Amino acid sequence: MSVPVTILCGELGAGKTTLLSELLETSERDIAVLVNDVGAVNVDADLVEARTDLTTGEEVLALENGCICCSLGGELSRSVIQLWKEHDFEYLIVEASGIGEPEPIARQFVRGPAGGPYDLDAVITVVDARRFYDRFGDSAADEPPTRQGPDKTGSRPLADLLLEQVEFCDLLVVNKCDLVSTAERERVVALLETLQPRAEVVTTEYGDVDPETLLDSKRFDLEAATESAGWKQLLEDETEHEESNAAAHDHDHDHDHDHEHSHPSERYGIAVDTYHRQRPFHPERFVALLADLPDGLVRAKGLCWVANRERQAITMSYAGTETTLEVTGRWIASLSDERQAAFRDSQPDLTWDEEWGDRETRLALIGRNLAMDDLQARLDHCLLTDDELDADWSTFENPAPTGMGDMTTVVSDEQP
Ligand SMILES: Nc1nc2c(ncn2[C@@H]2O[C@H](COP(=O)(O)OP(=O)(O)OP(=O)(O)O)[C@@H](O)[C@H]2O)c(=O)[nH]1
Repeated sequence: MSVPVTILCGELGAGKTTLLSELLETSERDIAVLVNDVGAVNVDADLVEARTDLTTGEEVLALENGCICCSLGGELSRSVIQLWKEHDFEYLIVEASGIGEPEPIARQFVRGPAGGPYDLDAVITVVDARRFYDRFGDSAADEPPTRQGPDKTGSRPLADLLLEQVEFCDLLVVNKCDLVSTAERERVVALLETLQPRAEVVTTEYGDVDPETLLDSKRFDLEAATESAGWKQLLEDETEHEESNAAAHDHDHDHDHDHEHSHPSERYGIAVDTYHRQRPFHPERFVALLADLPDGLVRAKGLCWVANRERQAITMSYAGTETTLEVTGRWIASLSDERQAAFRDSQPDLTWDEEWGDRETRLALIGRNLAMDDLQARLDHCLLTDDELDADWSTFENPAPTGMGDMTTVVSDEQP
């Protein structure tokens, strides 16, 4: 029988080790733990070990000097298979480093060799209620949100990773609730439910959660987890809405402000919207806007079309204070006629413009106390004007990335 696995994520210091220690103390099961810290000194492994009764058969295995989600992918599989062969235990918990992306780790247990002996039960993300509120929860706060620098492994902003951990999980544990008021806690929960509508949310202090809530929940579903992010749901709703109205309306997508959205009700000032245009952004104006996004914006993500990047489909991802623009694919319209035809045959619902093909900007916007109309108008101001459409786009100053996987990071100016 395969061994159930829980992956524990959360930003540095959110309380993963505290939760794990609590769990090891209270659970009746024989639990093996795989701890991954980036850096040579594996403090967490020592801490967990010190609080774990090894005579019960619980094992703590540490992966060091790397991050299991990327460089140590193969090592993770090898380690957990070796652990399974050499030890007898009922349950495995993987504590990902604070800068680990959960999806690649989860995939190792679903599609990788570790999927044989193991069965992924759930991905749990621990959130520091205080820090989350300060960063995303109160756009009217006197203090500007803490600025996050690039992480140690590359140029990925930490806030972006934090939200990815929130967006790809089955259970959210909101920890450190002793450090927030009831009203603040409620806002954090409401925001998390918007960012990740599928996950269950529990609130706690010092990781004090019933082991039965955490273990053997059978919550994990790769497809659902991959599709469940609030921003993805928003874009899907938008596309479905457009399709269902396609016959009834002759949409002018360039200036389509007025259609209704079936979005969750606004709670605690949380606002969600989508932005869809089939006209390219002027690169300089767009990047200038990214450096000056409104304080209340929490999350913006989707594809965008930037002038003079006619092949590159660019994913924009904003979280907290930084935006990344990354080339994540090619527009179908930039492929050979033959390949275009093949793609279009396989995707009959694809929005297609006679002149520009599938090139478009389609963004999900999630914010608090945010004037969405104002943000939409500011985005519109970044679109090429009619004169610019006719101009030579290669003359524009263009900081947008060019090669597949290339990334440009723009830091929002701090609000006064
Ligand atoms: N006030 C308060 N402090 C907490 C709570 N939970 C954990 N802490 C403290 O927060 C600090 C970080 O907790 P850890 O459990 O080490 O966090 P972590 O997520 O494992 O941290 P990394 O290993 O650095 O990623 C420790 O000093 C804990 O004692 C809580 O609910 N309230």
